[in-house]
Amino acid sequence: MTLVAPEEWRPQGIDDLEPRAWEALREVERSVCVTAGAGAGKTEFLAQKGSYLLETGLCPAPKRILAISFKRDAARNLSDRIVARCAPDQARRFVSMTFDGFTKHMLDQFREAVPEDFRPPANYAIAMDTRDERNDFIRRHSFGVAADRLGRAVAECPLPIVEVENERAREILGPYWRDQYEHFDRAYLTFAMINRLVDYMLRTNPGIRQALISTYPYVFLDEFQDTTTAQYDLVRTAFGRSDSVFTAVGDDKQKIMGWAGAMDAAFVRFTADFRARCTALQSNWRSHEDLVAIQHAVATRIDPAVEHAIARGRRTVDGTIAAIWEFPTREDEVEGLAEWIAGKVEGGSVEPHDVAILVRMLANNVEDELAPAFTRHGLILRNVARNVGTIAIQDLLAEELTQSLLPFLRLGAARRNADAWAAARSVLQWLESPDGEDEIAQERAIARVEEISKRLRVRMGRQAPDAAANVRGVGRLALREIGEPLIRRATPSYQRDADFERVLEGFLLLLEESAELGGTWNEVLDRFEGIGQVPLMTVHKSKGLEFHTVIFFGLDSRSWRSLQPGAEEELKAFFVALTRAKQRAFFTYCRGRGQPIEWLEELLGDLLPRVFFV
Ligand SMILES: Nc1ncnc2c1ncn2[C@@H]1O[C@H](COP(=O)(O)OP(=O)(O)OP(=O)(O)O)[C@@H](O)[C@H]1O
Repeated sequence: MTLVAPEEWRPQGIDDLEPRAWEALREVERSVCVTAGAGAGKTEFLAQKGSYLLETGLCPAPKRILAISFKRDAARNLSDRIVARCAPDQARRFVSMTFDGFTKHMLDQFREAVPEDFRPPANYAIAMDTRDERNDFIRRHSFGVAADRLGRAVAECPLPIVEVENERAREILGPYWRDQYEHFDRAYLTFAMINRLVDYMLRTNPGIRQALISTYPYVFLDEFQDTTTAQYDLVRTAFGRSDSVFTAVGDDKQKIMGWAGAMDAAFVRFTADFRARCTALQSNWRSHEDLVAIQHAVATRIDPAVEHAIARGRRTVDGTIAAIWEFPTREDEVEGLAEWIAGKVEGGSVEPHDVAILVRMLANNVEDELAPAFTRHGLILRNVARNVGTIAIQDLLAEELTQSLLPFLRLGAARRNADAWAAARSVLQWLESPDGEDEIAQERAIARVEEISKRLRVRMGRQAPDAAANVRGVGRLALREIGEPLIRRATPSYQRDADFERVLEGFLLLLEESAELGGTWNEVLDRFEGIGQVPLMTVHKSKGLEFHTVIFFGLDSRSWRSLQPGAEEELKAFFVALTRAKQRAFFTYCRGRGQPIEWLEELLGDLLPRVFFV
């Protein structure tokens, strides 16, 4: 593989980087902390820095880059960009995982090295850390402690429990860990527990820690503002006082996970602990200048010292680009919203999937309220927060299984589909990990794509997607042809049957559901992916995404109960919603739902006018 000289390396897929981003990219000796506002291209920056390190050989084979994100789709998105830009043998050395995926992978790989007192059995299962489950434990043991407090203590107290200083915490945490291991039909671990187990394992096995450091001389941390104290402890245990160079990116103004334990002053601590150099990016590549002006007004309220971002997005729409839409009644609000979107879609100015409906909470209730009006106007609303089986649609779409099967199903539906072909080939190359320079392996992957898609085409050509069993059958056929063991071997989170079955069942259920309206296979797959549908999601789920038009449903004192003048995290949630928009951001309001949030309207004044729908 030919390497590029560092001074000759150029970014790919974008024209250029801003000067500060160039400096942070070329910093390879020392950790850097890149703070930047919304749309500043933080994810893009990480993708470019990954390509730079791999293509110049600054991260030489067999060394790897570990990129840790918070959400599966963010992790996937980052690795897709690297796969598209780097040679396969380089892209394979870019390991992009979620924090939970990384810790679970470490535990599964080194479970035997966890000291015996806390070593979980091999058949442990993942348990979601719910308040109900913690309350059940508290009741059974008659402990007088709040569920949230217990959750925080589990996450924050290092193992072994006998060494925890606080006596009360020791008294409760000992039984809690035993309960999780022994009370149920099998051992159940939450991700917070896995985090602590891996931390314990690394502290007691310096050899494993050393191997980790030497495998990953470069570590990227995306959305660093959301790192929890427990995760940060683990990062320090694993890589503290080592030569690994960190690149942490994030935006403190988008810190909306405080309730989930995101630590305070994350960037300040990181800069001190890792002697990092700090830089702040200035551009906003997503939004045009009129939207950036509104975003700046909110940003200033969060951080009075914030720099005004330089808007790099181009405005492509006329008329009002941001407003509060006031409706007389809730029915008018629902109807007006559906009618407006239908009008814009019919006019051809925007695709349904590029208009997002955001809500503060309770997306399922809003779906019930909106869906009938949307149907009447010929629109399909897709609530991506809804579960299929036990997995949310948005999470399912980002799963490796989905990403592996979909391109093949697309090729089964229609032979000519260049994007699906490229994706299918990259899936197989990734699964089989053939060396990028091995032409025979490359040809084998090409031949296999041809073979698998031909078999799927025969089956899908014979059977229209109408009966449930038939749709499931095609999904299972794709899995069999690509190879279930291959997909599971390549995906750490699928090692346990229950984890894999949960995703597979969600996949088959959504496929079945997408076939309910009939049509061609391609139409079914479009529905599966949400193409041609208006997405509905909570602000928290919209983080990291972007849409042509964003409509926030319900800006009032009840929907945003906690949006008080001093409530920083709620204002940040509002900021996240506002900054997802590339061209337009609207907020609906009606008196039937609650009162106006006056201080916010005063803050934004003419920038966010009220428009009355009668
Ligand atoms: N240097 C660049 N030149 C042109 N476009 C860019 C550049 N960097 C990023 N973009 C584009 O700008 C948009 C925002 O980038 P990205 O999603 O990486 O930003 P971000 O900082 O992660 O945003 P946020 O924190 O708001 O989620 C994307 O559409 C991306 O493709």
